Amino acid sequence: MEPAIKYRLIKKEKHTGARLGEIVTPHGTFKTPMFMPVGTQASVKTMAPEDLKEMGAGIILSNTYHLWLRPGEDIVEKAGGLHKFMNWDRGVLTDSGGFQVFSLAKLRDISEEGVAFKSHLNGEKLFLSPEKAIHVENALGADIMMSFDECPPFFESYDYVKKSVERTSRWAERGLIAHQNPATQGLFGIVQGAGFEDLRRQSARDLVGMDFPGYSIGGLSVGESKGEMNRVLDFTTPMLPEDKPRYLMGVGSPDALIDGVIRGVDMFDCVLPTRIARNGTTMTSQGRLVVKNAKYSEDFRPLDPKCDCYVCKNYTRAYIRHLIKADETFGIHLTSYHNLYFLINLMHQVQDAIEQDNLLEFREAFFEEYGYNEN
Ligand SMILES: Nc1nc2c(CCNCC3CCCC3)c3[nH]c(NCCc4ccccc4)nc3cc2c(=O)[nH]1
Repeated sequence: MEPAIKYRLIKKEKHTGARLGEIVTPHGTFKTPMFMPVGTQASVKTMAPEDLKEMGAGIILSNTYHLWLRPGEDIVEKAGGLHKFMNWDRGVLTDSGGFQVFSLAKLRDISEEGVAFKSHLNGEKLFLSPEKAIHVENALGADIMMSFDECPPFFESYDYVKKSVERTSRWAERGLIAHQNPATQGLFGIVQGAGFEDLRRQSARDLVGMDFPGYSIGGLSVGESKGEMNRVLDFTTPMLPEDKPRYLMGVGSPDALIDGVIRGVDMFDCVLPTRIARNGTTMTSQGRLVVKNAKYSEDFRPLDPKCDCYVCKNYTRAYIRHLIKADETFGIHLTSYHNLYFLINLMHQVQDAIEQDNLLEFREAFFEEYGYNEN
């Protein structure tokens, strides 16, 4: 049977682990490395599909946990699935909800069967098992689905993480069996193991043995240092097959994206760009710019003079600052659009650097201008 998701490795960068590739989905083929905007509740906050297309978005994320609770997966299914429901005809990826239960829900109890918890909306007692999560993702109809996993705290004990990894592997197996639409929805396995190389190896070995069409690297961007994340990536990405996509979950900032690509990561997601946009913080080639700041009140330059996005071509810092201060939602639309464009465009520049085998020079120049010191 033709798999729902295929990855084509186009070129390996000469001096790093970076790869230029493309991911083929039922809703289009998209070049990697790529940044994927997050639309937790079936909407990338304040962005219309036309905006997302104009900025070059290919795959956007949504979430099983949120959509199961509200409006309910049956409503989305009756609408014809997420693509129809949100009028988005390119790629959609859904997370499995495990991470959100741990980060959002109150009072939860984890067992072999799954996770019992109370809804963050109304305190209702709920239960999410690998089977339930996979069936919700089947109903939502995303092109790429995540296995149901536990993301253990990065600094948990070796014994706890070992038991968690073994359970996450059993849950992945149960998810594969429960999966109802493998021909149209690709299911990714999620590698766990915190900062322990042997547990990462055990997790990768278990999941690669189940032959998923793609692999996520979970358990990171949960409070560990950038140095720690890079150390884990250094030994984890080589454990994954070269001919499958690698998705680093919950990352992130411009420097983390570049350093992840260098270590062989192809796909990224993070709420950061839209989250910081809501309080007027923007990403520019010269570093972060808090446009709410009084010093921009008569600054009629674009957010980023080097950016060619719709916002930077048509609006000024003074105007955007005014909107944010006046609580005009159009202001958040403008900062969100620019921040998303910044990360999507950064990945396009990284693709070019891989093409030209000068990714390390690109990193050097970008970090210099952005103002990053070596971590
Ligand atoms: N299944 C699963 N998901 C993870 C996620 C969620 C990824 N985004 C999902 C989208 C789908 C809908 C919601 C998000 C993670 N996000 C982060 N860090 C985010 C850190 C962060 C938080 C806020 C601002 C900036 C950074 N680490 C993650 C680890 C895992 C993991 O192991 N397993």
